[in-house]
Amino acid sequence: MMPPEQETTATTSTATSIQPGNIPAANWSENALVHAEPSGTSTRSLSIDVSTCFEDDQMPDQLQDQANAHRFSILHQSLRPITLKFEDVAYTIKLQTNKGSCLAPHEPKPTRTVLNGVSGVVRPGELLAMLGPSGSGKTTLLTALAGRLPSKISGVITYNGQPFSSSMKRKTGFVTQDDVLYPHLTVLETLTYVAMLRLPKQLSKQEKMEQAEIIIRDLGLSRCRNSIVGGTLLRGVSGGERKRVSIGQEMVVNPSLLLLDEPTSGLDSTTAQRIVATLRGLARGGRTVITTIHQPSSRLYRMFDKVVVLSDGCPIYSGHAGGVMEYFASIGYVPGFDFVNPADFLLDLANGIAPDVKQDEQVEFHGRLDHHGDHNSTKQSLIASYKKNLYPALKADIHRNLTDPVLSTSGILSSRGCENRWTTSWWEQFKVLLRRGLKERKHESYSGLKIFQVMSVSILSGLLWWKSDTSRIQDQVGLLFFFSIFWGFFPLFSAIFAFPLERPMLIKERSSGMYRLSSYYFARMAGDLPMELVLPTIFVTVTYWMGGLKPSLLTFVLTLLIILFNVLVSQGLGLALGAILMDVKQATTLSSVTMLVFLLAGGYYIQHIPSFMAWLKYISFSHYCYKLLVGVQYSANEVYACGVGRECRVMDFSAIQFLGLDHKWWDVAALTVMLVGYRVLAYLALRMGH
Ligand SMILES: Nc1ncnc2c1ncn2[C@@H]1O[C@H](COP(=O)(O)OP(=O)(O)OP(=O)(O)O)[C@@H](O)[C@H]1O
Repeated sequence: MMPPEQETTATTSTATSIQPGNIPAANWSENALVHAEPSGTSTRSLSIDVSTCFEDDQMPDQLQDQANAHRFSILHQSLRPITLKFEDVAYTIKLQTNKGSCLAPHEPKPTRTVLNGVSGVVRPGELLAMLGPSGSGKTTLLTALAGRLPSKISGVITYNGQPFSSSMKRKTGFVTQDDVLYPHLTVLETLTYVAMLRLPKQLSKQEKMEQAEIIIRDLGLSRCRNSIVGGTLLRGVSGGERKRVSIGQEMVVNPSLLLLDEPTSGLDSTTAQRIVATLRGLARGGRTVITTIHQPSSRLYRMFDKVVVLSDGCPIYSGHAGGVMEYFASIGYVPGFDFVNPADFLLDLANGIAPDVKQDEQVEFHGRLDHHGDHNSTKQSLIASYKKNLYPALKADIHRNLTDPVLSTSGILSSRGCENRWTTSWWEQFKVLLRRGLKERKHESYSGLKIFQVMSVSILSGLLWWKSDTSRIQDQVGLLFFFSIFWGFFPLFSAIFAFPLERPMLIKERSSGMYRLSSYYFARMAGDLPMELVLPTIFVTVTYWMGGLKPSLLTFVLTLLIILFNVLVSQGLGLALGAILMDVKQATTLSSVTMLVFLLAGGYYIQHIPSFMAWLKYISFSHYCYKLLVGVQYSANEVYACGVGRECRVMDFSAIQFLGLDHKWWDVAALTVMLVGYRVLAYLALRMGH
């Protein structure tokens, strides 16, 4: 085996000499070489960083070289050349009609064709760009090629001759137009967690972290590596940097197929150039790269190997980028200037603007840009020319199986296809997701406002119920009921936000096969637990002793345990409602109705509920909690001062008589069923939603 340095050099020469269509030797470091940081190659700068950990001057280089070679070889193994072919892809959507629309109920909903007969071939080593005006269907086509379009499309899309599969999912990187990122994590944390979750388990933790560092350097994010990503309500890194973090999240795993939606939008031309150069470097390393792009400069355009140009969902060109001008000249469309950006020319054509008609002239002669007829006829003529001149050759290329060098490797691919579904173990995923969740929600869980809210209510209730002994049994029972209700409402309303707010992230990460739903779910449960339990513990400790409840340590501990149990049940219900409805507004409304019912049916306010409504209390966890709290606070033989010099039995007090002090284990069993039931329900709702 060649030493890594030589290996890198060899690959560089491969990278520069490769022709699209050939399969180059994949080497991750190569993209860094395509546009290295001023300090040198990523590999070299990485060696310098790591070498600071060693005392011996000779050893670090050797060890580092070995580590790099190991990482490159693992990443190289995970790389599979993918030939993506799509033929006659069409997609139609049903348009939403307003409720008041005059359509008869039996009339079919109006439809709109978003894509119509789009075909193309992209091979490993190639960078394909999709061009077209806004709304021409680029994102829809890209989403379809990434296997992420929820509705059915017609046409055929194959990956090395196979349909999209879950193993393909893991080899595909998809960068969406909107950046879905955790706002409170730093750039480094964001990429490191992705590396931990998505890189193969053969790589050590250190190697995964180094991989994240390399991406940070390659994407020019070193300056903001420790800044938080931010979001709409939280100022973090700039929009362009955020976009690069999104790209980095996909690059970190060395995907065999990389699809990007508008990766350069909002970036300055130098950064855009750098990103496209990175993409080309990735393609040259044996990957298949597809990107949509708005208005690329001619410098950017020159870096594309192939282009697909869409006009209202129909292709007007699909083939080599270098052959565009020649093709359009052959069908009579020649730009009016000698030096024209091919991308501008293509976009004009896709908009139906023929090169000999200049817009300012139209305004001059007609006073307005109203040439729909002309534009449509130009578009129709271009679509017809595509079908006549390009489509037959493209179709032949798509069906060229045996002579295709890549398809001969598809056998290797399918024999390797029975690899493990997940790149990391359940436990590893759980640990990383737990750590990430704790970091991301630290500000929320330990928010001063939340702590203030709980502390102020606890002190206020302690003062209101100040030293209420059994002679004020009505007040004491009231305090116990308040415990059950407050710690029913509070966790419920915190928990309903959990899944609806994380939904976009969950969809994105799950659709790239990053982790199991169960590891995410358990990590979320475990991450929320500390604060969910700490706050009620503080609350009960303060209020119990201030409120003058039974001064017994055992009773206090039992009271606390019952409330913590209640908190977990209530949190479970909140999670289930959030996961089922996936809409914070709806879930909040339903939760308030549910809690109101539980409050009324709990047995404190109404003791003579009509028999046809009496069942309500059996579904109320607050009722069981309240009953248990009263049950541990008082014993059946206990007496209390019910007047001057008079003593009454606790059991004769009407509220306690109604509840009863026996069958406590039944109450515990009912709460246990709810605790498990709500959480299983939440999990099933999440699973069905994905
Ligand atoms: N689910 C949908 N519901 C309604 N309209 C849709 C849906 N999906 C796509 N469309 C429509 O299809 C057309 C193509 O959308 P698409 O997002 O693919 O365009 P685009 O070329 O990527 O546009 P842009 O460059 O502005 O992002 C648009 O007019 C869009 O409104």
